[in-house]
Amino acid sequence: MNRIAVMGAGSWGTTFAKVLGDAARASGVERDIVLWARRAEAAQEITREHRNSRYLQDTPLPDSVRATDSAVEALAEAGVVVLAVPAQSLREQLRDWKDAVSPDALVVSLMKGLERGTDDRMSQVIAQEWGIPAQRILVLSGPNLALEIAREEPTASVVACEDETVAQQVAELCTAPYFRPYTSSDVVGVEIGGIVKNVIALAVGICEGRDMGDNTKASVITRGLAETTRLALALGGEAHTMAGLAGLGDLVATCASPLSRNHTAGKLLGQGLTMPQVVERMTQTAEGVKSADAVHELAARHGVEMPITAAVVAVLAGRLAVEDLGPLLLNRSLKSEDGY
Ligand SMILES: NC(=O)C1=CN([C@@H]2O[C@H](COP(=O)(O)OP(=O)(O)OC[C@H]3O[C@@H](n4cnc5c(N)ncnc54)[C@H](O)[C@@H]3O)[C@@H](O)[C@H]2O)C=CC1
Ligand SMILES: O=C(CO)COP(=O)(O)O
Repeated sequence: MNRIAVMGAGSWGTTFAKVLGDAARASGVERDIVLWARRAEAAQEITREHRNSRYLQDTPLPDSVRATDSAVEALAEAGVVVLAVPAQSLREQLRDWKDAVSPDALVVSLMKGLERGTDDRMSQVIAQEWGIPAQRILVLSGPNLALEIAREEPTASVVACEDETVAQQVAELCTAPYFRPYTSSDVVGVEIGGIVKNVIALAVGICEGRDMGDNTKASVITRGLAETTRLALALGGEAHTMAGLAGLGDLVATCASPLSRNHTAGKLLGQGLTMPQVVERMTQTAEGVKSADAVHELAARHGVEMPITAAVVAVLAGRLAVEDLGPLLLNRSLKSEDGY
Protein backbone atom coordinates (compact mmCIF):
# COMPACT_ATOMS: atom_id res chain seq x y z
CA MET A 1 0.00 0.00 0.00
CA ASN A 2 2.97 2.30 -0.34
CA ARG A 3 1.64 3.87 -3.49
CA ILE A 4 -1.83 5.40 -3.63
CA ALA A 5 -3.31 6.67 -6.89
CA VAL A 6 -5.94 9.42 -6.72
CA MET A 7 -7.76 9.62 -10.04
CA GLY A 8 -9.15 13.12 -10.50
CA ALA A 9 -7.38 16.34 -9.48
CA GLY A 10 -10.48 18.48 -8.95
CA SER A 11 -11.59 19.98 -5.69
CA TRP A 12 -12.08 16.77 -3.71
CA GLY A 13 -9.45 14.55 -5.35
CA THR A 14 -6.72 17.12 -4.68
CA THR A 15 -7.90 17.75 -1.12
CA PHE A 16 -8.07 14.02 -0.39
CA ALA A 17 -4.52 13.57 -1.73
CA LYS A 18 -3.47 16.22 0.79
CA VAL A 19 -5.29 14.31 3.55
CA LEU A 20 -3.44 11.11 2.55
CA GLY A 21 -0.10 12.95 2.51
CA ASP A 22 -0.71 14.58 5.90
CA ALA A 23 -1.88 11.24 7.31
CA ALA A 24 1.35 9.55 6.18
CA ARG A 25 3.46 12.34 7.64
CA ALA A 26 1.55 12.20 10.96
CA SER A 27 2.18 8.47 11.28
CA GLY A 28 5.81 8.72 10.17
CA VAL A 29 5.28 6.47 7.15
CA GLU A 30 6.77 7.14 3.72
CA ARG A 31 4.10 7.02 1.05
CA ASP A 32 3.93 7.89 -2.63
CA ILE A 33 0.66 9.64 -3.52
CA VAL A 34 0.11 10.12 -7.23
CA LEU A 35 -2.71 12.32 -8.50
CA TRP A 36 -4.00 11.85 -12.02
CA ALA A 37 -4.96 15.20 -13.59
CA ARG A 38 -6.64 15.55 -16.98
CA ARG A 39 -4.64 18.65 -17.84
CA ALA A 40 -0.85 18.41 -18.15
CA GLU A 41 -0.45 21.98 -16.78
CA ALA A 42 -2.34 21.04 -13.62
CA ALA A 43 -0.13 17.96 -13.15
CA GLN A 44 3.01 20.07 -13.61
CA GLU A 45 1.86 22.70 -11.13
CA ILE A 46 1.07 20.06 -8.49
CA THR A 47 4.42 18.28 -8.90
CA ARG A 48 6.63 21.36 -9.22
CA GLU A 49 4.87 23.92 -7.03
CA HIS A 50 2.91 21.63 -4.68
CA ARG A 51 -0.39 23.42 -5.24
CA ASN A 52 -3.47 23.18 -7.46
CA SER A 53 -4.38 26.83 -7.90
CA ARG A 54 -7.50 26.29 -9.98
CA TYR A 55 -9.28 24.41 -7.21
CA LEU A 56 -7.43 25.13 -3.94
CA GLN A 57 -5.75 28.48 -4.54
CA ASP A 58 -2.47 28.58 -2.59
CA THR A 59 -3.10 25.62 -0.29
CA PRO A 60 0.28 23.87 -0.01
CA LEU A 61 0.22 20.16 -0.84
CA PRO A 62 2.50 17.73 1.03
CA ASP A 63 5.82 16.78 -0.60
CA SER A 64 4.62 13.17 -0.87
CA VAL A 65 1.93 14.25 -3.38
CA ARG A 66 2.90 14.43 -7.05
CA ALA A 67 0.80 14.37 -10.22
CA THR A 68 0.78 13.09 -13.76
CA ASP A 69 -1.57 13.36 -16.72
CA SER A 70 -0.88 9.71 -17.55
CA ALA A 71 -3.45 7.40 -15.96
CA VAL A 72 -1.21 4.40 -16.67
CA GLU A 73 1.64 6.00 -14.75
CA ALA A 74 -0.64 6.95 -11.84
CA LEU A 75 -2.14 3.47 -11.55
CA ALA A 76 1.11 1.51 -11.93
CA GLU A 77 1.72 -0.56 -8.78
CA ALA A 78 -0.84 1.40 -6.76
CA GLY A 79 -2.14 -0.76 -3.90
CA VAL A 80 -5.01 1.66 -3.35
CA VAL A 81 -6.88 3.47 -6.13
CA VAL A 82 -9.06 6.42 -5.11
CA LEU A 83 -11.65 7.59 -7.66
CA ALA A 84 -12.73 11.27 -7.70
CA VAL A 85 -14.13 12.08 -11.14
CA PRO A 86 -17.69 13.22 -11.98
CA ALA A 87 -20.07 10.29 -11.55
CA GLN A 88 -21.45 10.39 -15.09
CA SER A 89 -17.94 9.99 -16.53
CA LEU A 90 -16.84 7.11 -14.30
CA ARG A 91 -17.85 4.09 -16.39
CA GLU A 92 -16.06 5.31 -19.49
CA GLN A 93 -12.93 6.16 -17.52
CA LEU A 94 -12.88 2.78 -15.80
CA ARG A 95 -13.01 1.08 -19.21
CA ASP A 96 -10.02 3.13 -20.37
CA TRP A 97 -8.02 2.40 -17.22
CA LYS A 98 -8.90 -1.27 -16.68
CA ASP A 99 -5.65 -2.80 -17.94
CA ALA A 100 -3.49 -0.46 -15.87
CA VAL A 101 -4.92 -1.37 -12.43
CA SER A 102 -3.02 -3.75 -10.13
CA PRO A 103 -5.00 -7.00 -9.83
CA ASP A 104 -5.38 -6.84 -6.05
CA ALA A 105 -5.77 -3.08 -5.52
CA LEU A 106 -8.33 -1.68 -3.07
CA VAL A 107 -10.64 0.77 -4.84
CA VAL A 108 -12.13 3.72 -2.94
CA SER A 109 -14.97 5.85 -4.34
CA LEU A 110 -15.18 9.48 -3.21
CA MET A 111 -18.03 10.19 -5.64
CA LYS A 112 -21.59 11.19 -4.75
CA GLY A 113 -23.64 10.60 -7.86
CA LEU A 114 -25.95 7.99 -9.39
CA GLU A 115 -25.43 6.92 -13.00
CA ARG A 116 -28.11 8.11 -15.39
CA GLY A 117 -29.64 5.40 -17.53
CA THR A 118 -28.69 2.49 -15.25
CA ASP A 119 -29.42 4.08 -11.82
CA ASP A 120 -26.27 2.35 -10.58
CA ARG A 121 -24.28 3.55 -7.59
CA MET A 122 -20.56 4.17 -8.16
CA SER A 123 -19.56 1.06 -6.17
CA GLN A 124 -21.75 -0.98 -8.52
CA VAL A 125 -20.18 0.61 -11.61
CA ILE A 126 -16.71 -0.22 -10.22
CA ALA A 127 -17.70 -3.84 -9.55
CA GLN A 128 -19.18 -4.23 -13.03
CA GLU A 129 -16.35 -2.60 -14.98
CA TRP A 130 -13.33 -3.87 -13.08
CA GLY A 131 -14.78 -7.18 -11.86
CA ILE A 132 -13.59 -6.49 -8.34
CA PRO A 133 -15.16 -8.32 -5.35
CA ALA A 134 -17.18 -6.23 -2.87
CA GLN A 135 -14.54 -6.89 -0.20
CA ARG A 136 -12.12 -4.63 -2.10
CA ILE A 137 -14.53 -1.80 -2.95
CA LEU A 138 -14.88 1.07 -0.48
CA VAL A 139 -16.94 4.24 -0.31
CA LEU A 140 -15.87 7.32 1.64
CA SER A 141 -18.59 9.85 2.42
CA GLY A 142 -19.62 12.37 5.05
CA PRO A 143 -19.88 16.12 5.69
CA ASN A 144 -16.74 16.79 3.67
CA LEU A 145 -16.73 20.17 1.96
CA ALA A 146 -13.34 20.05 0.28
CA LEU A 147 -12.32 23.66 0.88
CA GLU A 148 -12.86 23.39 4.63
CA ILE A 149 -10.76 20.22 4.77
CA ALA A 150 -8.05 21.88 2.66
CA ARG A 151 -7.97 24.60 5.35
CA GLU A 152 -7.46 21.76 7.87
CA GLU A 153 -10.70 22.42 9.75
CA PRO A 154 -11.57 19.37 11.93
CA THR A 155 -13.81 17.02 9.96
CA ALA A 156 -15.18 13.49 10.36
CA SER A 157 -16.16 11.05 7.63
CA VAL A 158 -17.16 7.41 7.06
CA VAL A 159 -15.23 4.71 5.19
CA ALA A 160 -17.55 1.86 4.26
CA CYS A 161 -16.73 -1.61 2.98
CA GLU A 162 -18.58 -4.90 3.23
CA ASP A 163 -15.45 -6.17 4.96
CA GLU A 164 -15.04 -3.74 7.85
CA THR A 165 -11.43 -4.84 8.46
CA VAL A 166 -10.60 -3.48 4.99
CA ALA A 167 -12.47 -0.25 5.86
CA GLN A 168 -10.25 -0.06 8.96
CA GLN A 169 -7.08 -0.35 6.80
CA VAL A 170 -8.18 2.52 4.55
CA ALA A 171 -9.34 4.59 7.54
CA GLU A 172 -5.80 4.31 8.92
CA LEU A 173 -4.38 5.56 5.62
CA CYS A 174 -6.49 8.73 5.74
CA THR A 175 -6.43 9.61 9.44
CA ALA A 176 -4.86 13.06 9.50
CA PRO A 177 -4.67 15.51 12.44
CA TYR A 178 -7.75 17.30 11.04
CA PHE A 179 -9.52 14.32 9.39
CA ARG A 180 -11.18 11.53 11.38
CA PRO A 181 -12.75 8.62 9.44
CA TYR A 182 -15.16 6.23 11.14
CA THR A 183 -15.78 2.78 9.61
CA SER A 184 -18.98 1.10 8.48
CA SER A 185 -20.05 -2.04 6.65
CA ASP A 186 -23.18 -0.32 5.26
CA VAL A 187 -21.92 0.56 1.77
CA VAL A 188 -25.45 1.08 0.41
CA GLY A 189 -26.52 3.44 3.20
CA VAL A 190 -23.31 5.49 3.08
CA GLU A 191 -23.51 5.83 -0.68
CA ILE A 192 -27.23 6.68 -0.81
CA GLY A 193 -26.79 9.34 1.90
CA GLY A 194 -24.13 11.07 -0.22
CA ILE A 195 -26.15 10.87 -3.43
CA VAL A 196 -29.55 12.05 -2.20
CA LYS A 197 -28.31 14.92 -0.03
CA ASN A 198 -27.25 16.68 -3.24
CA VAL A 199 -30.83 16.61 -4.50
CA ILE A 200 -32.19 17.85 -1.16
CA ALA A 201 -29.53 20.62 -1.18
CA LEU A 202 -30.86 21.75 -4.55
CA ALA A 203 -34.33 22.02 -3.00
CA VAL A 204 -33.00 23.96 0.01
CA GLY A 205 -31.00 26.22 -2.31
CA ILE A 206 -34.11 26.95 -4.35
CA CYS A 207 -36.00 27.90 -1.17
CA GLU A 208 -33.13 30.16 -0.11
CA GLY A 209 -33.07 31.75 -3.56
CA ARG A 210 -36.77 32.49 -3.06
CA ASP A 211 -35.90 34.21 0.26
CA MET A 212 -37.56 31.58 2.42
CA GLY A 213 -36.26 31.30 5.98
CA ASP A 214 -34.97 28.70 8.37
CA ASN A 215 -38.30 27.03 9.18
CA THR A 216 -38.70 26.07 5.54
CA LYS A 217 -35.09 24.92 5.21
CA ALA A 218 -35.22 22.82 8.40
CA SER A 219 -38.51 21.27 7.28
CA VAL A 220 -37.08 20.32 3.88
CA ILE A 221 -33.86 18.97 5.45
CA THR A 222 -35.77 16.84 7.96
CA ARG A 223 -38.28 15.46 5.47
CA GLY A 224 -35.42 15.08 2.99
CA LEU A 225 -33.71 12.83 5.48
CA ALA A 226 -36.93 10.83 5.83
CA GLU A 227 -37.15 10.18 2.09
CA THR A 228 -33.42 9.40 1.88
CA THR A 229 -33.89 6.87 4.68
CA ARG A 230 -36.87 5.25 2.93
CA LEU A 231 -34.77 4.74 -0.20
CA ALA A 232 -31.73 3.46 1.70
CA LEU A 233 -33.86 0.93 3.62
CA ALA A 234 -35.54 -0.27 0.42
CA LEU A 235 -32.09 -0.93 -1.07
CA GLY A 236 -30.80 -2.79 2.00
CA GLY A 237 -29.12 0.11 3.83
CA GLU A 238 -29.44 0.70 7.56
CA ALA A 239 -31.44 3.39 9.40
CA HIS A 240 -28.64 4.21 11.85
CA THR A 241 -26.34 5.12 8.94
CA MET A 242 -28.85 7.80 7.95
CA ALA A 243 -28.65 9.30 11.44
CA GLY A 244 -24.85 9.43 11.18
CA LEU A 245 -22.17 11.41 9.36
CA ALA A 246 -22.92 10.07 5.88
CA GLY A 247 -26.65 10.74 6.31
CA LEU A 248 -27.70 13.61 8.56
CA GLY A 249 -24.15 15.00 8.83
CA ASP A 250 -23.60 15.42 5.11
CA LEU A 251 -27.16 16.59 4.53
CA VAL A 252 -26.81 19.40 7.07
CA ALA A 253 -23.36 20.49 5.83
CA THR A 254 -24.42 20.54 2.19
CA CYS A 255 -27.78 22.22 2.74
CA ALA A 256 -26.28 24.89 5.01
CA SER A 257 -23.04 25.75 3.26
CA PRO A 258 -22.49 28.43 0.63
CA LEU A 259 -19.46 26.32 -0.39
CA SER A 260 -21.75 23.53 -1.64
CA ARG A 261 -22.06 23.48 -5.42
CA ASN A 262 -25.49 21.81 -5.21
CA HIS A 263 -26.80 24.35 -2.73
CA THR A 264 -25.40 27.13 -4.93
CA ALA A 265 -26.96 25.71 -8.11
CA GLY A 266 -30.33 25.52 -6.32
CA LYS A 267 -30.03 29.07 -5.06
CA LEU A 268 -29.32 30.38 -8.56
CA LEU A 269 -32.38 28.52 -9.85
CA GLY A 270 -34.45 30.00 -7.03
CA GLN A 271 -33.25 33.46 -7.95
CA GLY A 272 -34.68 32.96 -11.41
CA LEU A 273 -31.78 31.76 -13.55
CA THR A 274 -32.61 29.14 -16.16
CA MET A 275 -30.95 25.72 -16.05
CA PRO A 276 -28.56 26.52 -18.96
CA GLN A 277 -27.58 29.77 -17.18
CA VAL A 278 -26.90 27.84 -13.96
CA VAL A 279 -24.80 25.25 -15.81
CA GLU A 280 -22.81 28.03 -17.44
CA ARG A 281 -22.06 29.61 -14.03
CA MET A 282 -20.98 26.33 -12.36
CA THR A 283 -17.30 25.60 -12.90
CA GLN A 284 -17.31 22.52 -10.67
CA THR A 285 -19.38 19.34 -10.48
CA ALA A 286 -22.85 19.63 -8.89
CA GLU A 287 -23.81 15.96 -8.96
CA GLY A 288 -27.44 16.48 -7.91
CA VAL A 289 -28.30 18.20 -11.17
CA LYS A 290 -27.62 15.02 -13.14
CA SER A 291 -28.43 12.44 -10.48
CA ALA A 292 -31.88 13.73 -9.43
CA ASP A 293 -33.64 11.98 -12.29
CA ALA A 294 -31.86 8.70 -11.64
CA VAL A 295 -32.68 8.88 -7.90
CA HIS A 296 -36.32 9.46 -8.73
CA GLU A 297 -36.34 6.54 -11.17
CA LEU A 298 -34.60 4.21 -8.71
CA ALA A 299 -37.10 5.14 -6.00
CA ALA A 300 -40.03 4.52 -8.33
CA ARG A 301 -38.66 1.07 -9.22
CA HIS A 302 -38.60 0.22 -5.52
CA GLY A 303 -41.99 1.76 -4.76
CA VAL A 304 -40.46 4.49 -2.56
CA GLU A 305 -42.14 7.88 -2.37
CA MET A 306 -39.71 10.81 -2.62
CA PRO A 307 -41.81 13.97 -2.93
CA ILE A 308 -38.95 16.46 -2.52
CA THR A 309 -36.85 14.66 -5.12
CA ALA A 310 -39.85 14.52 -7.46
CA ALA A 311 -40.34 18.28 -7.13
CA VAL A 312 -36.65 18.97 -7.82
CA VAL A 313 -36.77 16.72 -10.89
CA ALA A 314 -39.79 18.65 -12.16
CA VAL A 315 -37.99 21.99 -11.69
CA LEU A 316 -34.83 20.74 -13.42
CA ALA A 317 -36.91 19.46 -16.34
CA GLY A 318 -38.72 22.81 -16.62
CA ARG A 319 -42.07 21.23 -15.71
CA LEU A 320 -42.42 23.18 -12.44
CA ALA A 321 -41.71 26.85 -11.83
CA VAL A 322 -39.48 27.61 -8.83
CA GLU A 323 -42.21 29.79 -7.32
CA ASP A 324 -44.48 26.74 -7.21
CA LEU A 325 -41.89 24.45 -5.57
CA GLY A 326 -42.17 25.76 -1.97
CA PRO A 327 -45.82 24.92 -1.39
CA LEU A 328 -45.44 21.58 -3.18
CA LEU A 329 -42.45 20.32 -1.17
CA LEU A 330 -44.39 19.24 1.87
CA ASN A 331 -47.73 18.89 0.18
CA ARG A 332 -48.78 15.32 0.95
CA SER A 333 -51.73 13.68 2.65
CA LEU A 334 -51.60 14.19 6.42
CA LYS A 335 -49.95 11.39 8.36
CA SER A 336 -48.06 10.66 11.55
CA GLU A 337 -44.37 11.64 11.75
CA ASP A 338 -43.59 8.19 13.23
CA GLY A 339 -41.50 5.95 11.03
CA TYR A 340 -40.07 6.99 7.67
N1 LIG B 1 -15.75 19.01 -3.70
C1 LIG B 1 -16.26 18.50 -2.60
O1 LIG B 1 -16.37 19.19 -1.57
C2 LIG B 1 -16.69 17.07 -2.56
C3 LIG B 1 -16.94 16.35 -3.71
N2 LIG B 1 -17.37 15.05 -3.62
C4 LIG B 1 -17.63 14.27 -4.81
O2 LIG B 1 -16.40 14.00 -5.49
C5 LIG B 1 -16.65 13.85 -6.88
C6 LIG B 1 -15.69 14.74 -7.64
O3 LIG B 1 -16.02 16.06 -7.28
P1 LIG B 1 -15.03 17.29 -7.28
O4 LIG B 1 -13.62 16.91 -7.14
O5 LIG B 1 -15.56 18.23 -6.30
O6 LIG B 1 -15.33 17.82 -8.77
P2 LIG B 1 -14.57 18.93 -9.58
O7 LIG B 1 -15.53 19.44 -10.57
O8 LIG B 1 -13.90 19.86 -8.65
O9 LIG B 1 -13.41 18.08 -10.30
C7 LIG B 1 -13.68 17.02 -11.17
C8 LIG B 1 -12.34 16.51 -11.68
O10 LIG B 1 -12.58 15.40 -12.55
C9 LIG B 1 -11.87 15.62 -13.75
N3 LIG B 1 -12.54 14.89 -14.82
C10 LIG B 1 -12.12 13.72 -15.27
N4 LIG B 1 -12.91 13.27 -16.24
C11 LIG B 1 -13.86 14.18 -16.43
C12 LIG B 1 -14.96 14.28 -17.32
N5 LIG B 1 -15.20 13.32 -18.19
N6 LIG B 1 -15.75 15.34 -17.21
C13 LIG B 1 -15.49 16.32 -16.32
N7 LIG B 1 -14.44 16.27 -15.46
C14 LIG B 1 -13.64 15.22 -15.52
C15 LIG B 1 -11.84 17.14 -13.93
O11 LIG B 1 -10.79 17.50 -14.77
C16 LIG B 1 -11.59 17.56 -12.50
O12 LIG B 1 -10.23 17.49 -12.18
C17 LIG B 1 -18.13 14.19 -7.12
O13 LIG B 1 -18.84 13.00 -7.20
C18 LIG B 1 -18.52 14.95 -5.85
O14 LIG B 1 -19.88 14.79 -5.53
C19 LIG B 1 -17.52 14.43 -2.42
C20 LIG B 1 -17.25 15.10 -1.26
C21 LIG B 1 -16.81 16.45 -1.23
O1 LIG C 1 -20.28 16.43 -0.79
C1 LIG C 1 -20.02 17.53 -0.40
C2 LIG C 1 -19.92 17.84 1.05
O2 LIG C 1 -19.93 16.68 1.82
C3 LIG C 1 -19.82 18.63 -1.35
O3 LIG C 1 -21.05 19.12 -1.73
P1 LIG C 1 -21.21 19.84 -3.13
O4 LIG C 1 -20.86 18.81 -4.17
O5 LIG C 1 -22.62 20.29 -3.18
O6 LIG C 1 -20.23 20.98 -3.14
